[in-house]
Amino acid sequence: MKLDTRALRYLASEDWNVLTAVERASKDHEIVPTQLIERFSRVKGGVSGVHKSISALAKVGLIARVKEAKYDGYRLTYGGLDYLAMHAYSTRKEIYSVGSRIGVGKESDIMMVADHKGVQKVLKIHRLGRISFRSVKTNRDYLRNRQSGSWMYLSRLAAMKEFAFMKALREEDFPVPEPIAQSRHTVLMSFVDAFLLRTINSVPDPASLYSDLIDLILRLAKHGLIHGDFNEFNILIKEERSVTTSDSGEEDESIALVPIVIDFPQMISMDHQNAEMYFDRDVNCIKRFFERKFGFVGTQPGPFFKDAKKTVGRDNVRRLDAAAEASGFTKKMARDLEKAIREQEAAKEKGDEQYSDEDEDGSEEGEEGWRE
Ligand SMILES: Nc1ncnc2c1ncn2[C@@H]1O[C@H](COP(=O)(O)OP(=O)(O)OP(=O)(O)O)[C@@H](O)[C@H]1O
Repeated sequence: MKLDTRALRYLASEDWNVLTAVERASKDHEIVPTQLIERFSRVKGGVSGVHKSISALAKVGLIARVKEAKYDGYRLTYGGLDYLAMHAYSTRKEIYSVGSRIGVGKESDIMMVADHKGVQKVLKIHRLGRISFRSVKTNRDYLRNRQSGSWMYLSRLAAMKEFAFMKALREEDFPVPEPIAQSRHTVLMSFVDAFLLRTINSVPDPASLYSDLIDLILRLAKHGLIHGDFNEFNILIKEERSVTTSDSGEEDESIALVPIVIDFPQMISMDHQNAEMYFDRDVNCIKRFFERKFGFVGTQPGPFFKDAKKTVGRDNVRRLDAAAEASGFTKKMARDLEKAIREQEAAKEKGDEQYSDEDEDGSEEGEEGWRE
């Protein structure tokens, strides 16, 4: 499912009314009975007006008729959810136009967008459930059988958690994009004009960049956090030029490489039962990458979890591991999201994933099928 902006401009206010009714009713109903849509919608023309809007929405794919259901019903599609989010941003004047897709994460789409002043921003649209699984039977059956509504719920949780952590990290001056807003399964953030670490083949001083990255892991730990996916795919490197003038008046330009960290739905607390494993994994990802890419091996062993653990909350730093909960993310939400993330991770490790861009009618749509 890709972001399809075609329908965005053309919905009548009645259709909008009906779409929000379907969203509201989706909270308690995987498949929303038509009667319920009728009851929730306040549309001129009564029931026949509602039916007209239902047809219009289904035609552009914002809701889908569920045929196998025992009763006549509809469900919101990812397209519908995209629409609701885009509408919210546009009403709040946070997004005016949608540009190209700059990244396809395994479970997200990253879009360039701009506000009415032309300021470019990044919209991350979470799309959990996009990876399907081939051979692990239990996993596959469990994940396949998960209804689309529950994937949407999990994508929404991923966006909520990501936004909450970005905000908390930013407040503590961590180098992360500026979180601007969140709606449904999406996060709006500042655009970081930088290179992904993975694409960089050489750096003037690998030791210094390495130590900056390890310092970041340790600083996160001090605030009670483990990134959980700290690797070359989630670190952007920005070049910061500065010019200094010597006493003799000569100008000297130097370039500093500044890492900026992205991708936060999998962040966990230093108190998590498997914290040590995730901490070590983050450290080892960086070590392995520096050795492989730059032939650099640090001289110091570690850092070690047990040492980092002793620093949590030291010097009165604010603990951030409860940041998501503080923003209304309940313990149940945290458990639901973590379960889904771990399942997907386990399948990925087994090489069992199969990227699937199945749209919600079950038909496959290739890259070129994406429209703006
Ligand atoms: N704020 C941003 N500014 C610039 N580029 C960004 C920004 N956020 C994300 N990107 C780009 O989009 C890509 C995917 O983003 P992100 O890692 O958050 O998504 P993901 O779904 O977790 O991806 P994956 O599953 O592949 O790790 C990044 O590698 C980066 O190139």
